[in-house]
Amino acid sequence: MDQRNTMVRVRHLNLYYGNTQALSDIVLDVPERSVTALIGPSGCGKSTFLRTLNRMNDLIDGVTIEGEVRIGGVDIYKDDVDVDMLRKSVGMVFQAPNPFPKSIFGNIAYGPRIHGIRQKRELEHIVEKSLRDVGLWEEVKDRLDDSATGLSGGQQQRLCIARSLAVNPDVLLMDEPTSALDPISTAKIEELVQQLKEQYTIIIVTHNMQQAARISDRTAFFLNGELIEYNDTATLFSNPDNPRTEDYISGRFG
Ligand SMILES: Nc1ncnc2c1ncn2[C@@H]1O[C@H](COP(=O)(O)OP(=O)(O)OP(=O)(O)O)[C@@H](O)[C@H]1O
Repeated sequence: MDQRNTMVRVRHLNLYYGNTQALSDIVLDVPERSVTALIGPSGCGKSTFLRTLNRMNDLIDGVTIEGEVRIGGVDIYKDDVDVDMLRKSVGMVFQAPNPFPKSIFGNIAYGPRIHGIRQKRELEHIVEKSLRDVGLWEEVKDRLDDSATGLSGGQQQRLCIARSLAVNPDVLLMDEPTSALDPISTAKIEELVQQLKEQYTIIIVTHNMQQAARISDRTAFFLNGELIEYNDTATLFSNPDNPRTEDYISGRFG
């Protein structure tokens, strides 16, 4: 691997929905300040895996998880882990933009307020910085009190990214963040991901192999709940080790 520290370290991770195993013996290390793409056919476990990284699967009844996940060195499945703090350090952005039915300001200030920031000036500073980080400040600075739901889909998705950034995470999980967006909005998010990796560790599920090839440093190929191949993106797409990876990226299935 490269010289950077490992931000996410997964060892022998198994996940079951009831009796059905959805992830089998996943082992992977994600370096800090990089973009990792998760690819594979529908139902192979990409979203399930992503959700194990901030314990979103805890919310689903009947889920059993074995193995170890460390984020920034912390074993996130230990009993004494504060799940709210974990989700602060591991933010998540979903397929369809999901702004709260609040103002633009209120959306971004929501997380910092929950974590105890009350001073208006500090909140204003965080809101401006977060919106600047996603390239939205100039577009919305004169209407911060307007409802976030009045923004375009692409703007809403950048707002949701800004909302995650406002609580200063280490890791940003993105589950097909552009699948509901038009090509121009998609290009903006892809550009943004490239900028954000200077500060954050980004893990992104995508159905779009061109997108994975464009924006990720490393790619993980999943099939039937197994991690088949995990390599730097250029190698995985040009010279895969595993014949099943080759079949998938050359469009033979999926
Ligand atoms: N809440 C759940 N309860 C039971 N089974 C589930 C649940 N969520 C996912 N599964 C199953 O786990 C497997 C992996 O699903 P997952 O959504 O992680 O795949 P995916 O690769 O993200 O798929 P897609 O690309 O279609 O989003 C599938 O067989 C799915 O049906």
